[in-house]
Amino acid sequence: MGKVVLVTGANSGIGLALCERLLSHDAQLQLCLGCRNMQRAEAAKHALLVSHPKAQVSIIQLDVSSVHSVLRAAQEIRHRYNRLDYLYLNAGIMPNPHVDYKAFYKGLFSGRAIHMFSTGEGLLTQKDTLTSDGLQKVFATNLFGHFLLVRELEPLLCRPGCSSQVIWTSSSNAQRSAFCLDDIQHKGGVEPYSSSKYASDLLSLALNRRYNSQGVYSSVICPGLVMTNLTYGILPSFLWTLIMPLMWLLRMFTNTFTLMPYNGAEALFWLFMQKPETLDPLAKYHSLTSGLGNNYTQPRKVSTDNYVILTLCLQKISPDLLNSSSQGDISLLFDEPYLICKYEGYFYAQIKLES
Ligand SMILES: NC(=O)C1=CN([C@@H]2O[C@H](COP(=O)(O)OP(=O)(O)OC[C@H]3O[C@@H](n4cnc5c(N)ncnc54)[C@H](OP(=O)(O)O)[C@@H]3O)[C@@H](O)[C@H]2O)C=CC1
Ligand SMILES: CC(C)CCC[C@@H](C)[C@H]1CC[C@H]2C3=C(CC[C@]12C)[C@@]1(C)CCC(=O)[C@@H](C)[C@@H]1CC3
Repeated sequence: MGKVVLVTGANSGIGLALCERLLSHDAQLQLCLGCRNMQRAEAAKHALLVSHPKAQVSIIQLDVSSVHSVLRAAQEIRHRYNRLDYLYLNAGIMPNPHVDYKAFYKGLFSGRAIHMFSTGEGLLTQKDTLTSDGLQKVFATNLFGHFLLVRELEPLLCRPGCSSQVIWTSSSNAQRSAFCLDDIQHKGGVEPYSSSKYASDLLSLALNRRYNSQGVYSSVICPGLVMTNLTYGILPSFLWTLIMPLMWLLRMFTNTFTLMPYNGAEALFWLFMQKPETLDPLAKYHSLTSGLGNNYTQPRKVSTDNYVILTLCLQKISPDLLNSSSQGDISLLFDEPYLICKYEGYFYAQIKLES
């Protein structure tokens, strides 16, 4: 049986480009596309089969923002496969983005222009909404649903004598300053995207602590700035067309302008070919494209605070361990040195504070 790979958000952008690259590399793969929209999923499957007619591609309906959908999809995956070698947690959203033009012009002449272009730091805000579970949508999509998926697929990921990889599509937009322990869903802020990506970096560290001994290795990547549905939502398309020559020029100064989904998927693909035991759990793997168009992957240290390292250890506990909880409310209980966040009295997060 070939390796089993599940990719969330596989029907477009970086996820779809990754699937193309994986199938070109290994024709024996059992590739499962985790998508919320079946029509878009079928179109993606069709496109993949046109270029790889013999490939084994299946679809699983999965809306990572919905607890019910994740639980149902995980059950179906456990039924279909007896192993999972790679779990790509790639689906992500940045809803209603707004560019702070004032910050942009200030940044242009600040000496930190390249940093601003490669991280988008301080330039973007978003308006978040609620899911039907009552969670903040960005948190539920980019982080929580994926965490539930990892937990629910544990029996396929943790197999004695075998190793598996969990790979998060994070971002260099992940900012420590956007993440707040008192508000891990980022209910009260305007940078839920940045907060959720920072939390995924922390969560990946915690997953390594918890699962490495069972052969599961978690990594985070940044695909660079890639032109996809997500980025086309930030500026009107005529504006992107106008500034495109500038973006190609900027590649001479920052290799983070990968621009094409194929290039953006570089680090995801590179990780596929690595021995997971050799990976650095403290690294974020960046897809980079040089001015001459060469793709490569570079590890960079995850930006953790110098004096406080926050570690998210998300665990599943039995409902009776936690008493009252209201639906949709991820409430935080402070229990030194842990913050415990619970959801429906069942899933909770321990956030350990280390100095
Ligand atoms: N583009 C960029 O410059 C960067 C992107 N990223 C990250 O890369 C990842 C992929 O994004 P990208 O390819 O750019 O953008 P796309 O919008 O093209 O792809 C996002 C994918 O996620 C899927 N998705 C969104 N919400 C859900 C959900 N609730 N359940 C299941 N699938 C969902 C989308 O499905 P649907 O088609 O149905 O909407 C789509 O397939 C994201 O995590 C993003 O944050 C990180 C850094 C930079
Ligand atoms: C209108 C102006 C002339 C140009 C505005 C440019 C900005 C919209 C972009 C500059 C850097 C970009 C960027 C991102 C979005 C668009 C910019 C802010 C991201 C935040 C997109 C998502 C990610 O995850 C990051 C890696 C990107 C970093 C750079």
